[in-house]
Amino acid sequence: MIRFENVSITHLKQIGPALDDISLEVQRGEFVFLVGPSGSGKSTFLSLVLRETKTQAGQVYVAGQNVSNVPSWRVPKFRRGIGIVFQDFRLISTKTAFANVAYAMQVIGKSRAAIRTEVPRVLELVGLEGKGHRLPDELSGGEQQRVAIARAIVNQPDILLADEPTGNLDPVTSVGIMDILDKINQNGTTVVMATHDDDIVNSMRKRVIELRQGKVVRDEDAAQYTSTIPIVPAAQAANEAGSQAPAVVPAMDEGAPQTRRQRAVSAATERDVAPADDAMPPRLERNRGRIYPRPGARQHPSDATTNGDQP
Ligand SMILES: Nc1ncnc2c1ncn2[C@@H]1O[C@H](COP(=O)(O)OP(=O)(O)OP(=O)(O)O)[C@@H](O)[C@H]1O
Repeated sequence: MIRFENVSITHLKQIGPALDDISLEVQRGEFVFLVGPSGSGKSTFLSLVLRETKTQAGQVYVAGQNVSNVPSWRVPKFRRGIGIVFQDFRLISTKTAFANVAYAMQVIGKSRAAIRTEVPRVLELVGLEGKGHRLPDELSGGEQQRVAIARAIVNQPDILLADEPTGNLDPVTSVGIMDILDKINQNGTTVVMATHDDDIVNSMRKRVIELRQGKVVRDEDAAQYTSTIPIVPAAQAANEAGSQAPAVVPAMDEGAPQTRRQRAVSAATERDVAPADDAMPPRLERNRGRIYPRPGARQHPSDATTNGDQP
C-alpha cells in the first residue's frame, strides 16, 4: 500500500538529511507505528506519503502510484485516498462537529443525501452520537479528536495517517482514541501512526518502525517501544519551576528505560509530592496548557487540499 525505495530528503536549510535512504513497505490493512525521538523524521515520512513534500532521491509509491508522478493538479484527488489526523485536531471552530465532518464530503462534491447518511454513521463509529450539534469548544479534547478522526475517514480512505493523534490528550482519553483507530484498521483501512507514546505502542503490539536521525533502526512486528525522552533530575525540575524545594538526588537510574507514566510518577515522587490523580507523563505535562486551549483554533493552511481537512 505504501512503498519507500531508497528515499532520502534534506529540508531546505537543514544540515543532515531528514530521511536517509529509507526502504520499506507497508501492506494493505496493516497498522504501523512510526516511532523515534523528536526530529527523527516521522512527520517527514508522513508528508512524503501525502505528497506535501517530494523526495530528492528514491521513490515513494502509494497504492501502486509513484507519488512523484502525480501532477500538482491531481494532488487533491490523490489525497482523497488518504485521511489524516493531527495532534492539534485542526477543526473549524465555527462549524459544529457534524458540519466539520460534512465539509469533507462537500468539498469533493458528495450529495446532501450521502452527507445525511454518512456523517451520522461516522460520528456514531467514533462514539459521538448525539454530539453532532456541538461546536469544537463545546467538546473535550478527546471528543474533538474523535471529530477529526470522523472527518478523516468519512470519505473512506484506504490509508489513515495519524501524526501524534494522542499527543495533546491524557492517557485515559488516549486509550479511547486508540480503540477507534484500531476499529478503523479492523475495517480494512491501513493505519500509519507517528508517536512518541511508548505506553500506547506497548499496549497495542503492532508493527513498529523506529527512526533515528532519518534512518530506520528497527522494523519489528508485534513490537514494543521505549522512548528516550531524557529524565529531568528533580533538582533541575524544581529550579526550572522556580520552586524553593530542596534539591533531591534522583532515586532511580537516569539511564533506565521507563514508560512515560513511570517517568511522570518518578518525577512526582522525587519532588516529594504524591503523584496527583491526573499526573501526566513529562511530555504531556509540557502540553497540559495546550489540551483545551484552543477554542477557536485557526485552521492550518496546509489543510486545504488534504482529504477530510478544510481550508
Ligand atoms: N520545513 C523544514 N525545514 C527545515 N528542516 C526541517 C523542516 N521540517 C523538518 N525539518 C527537520 O527534519 C528533521 C526531521 O523532522 P521531522 O519533523 O520529520 O521529525 P519528527 O520525528 O516528526 O519530529 P517530532 O516528533 O518532533 O514531530 C528534523 O531535523 C527537523 O529539524
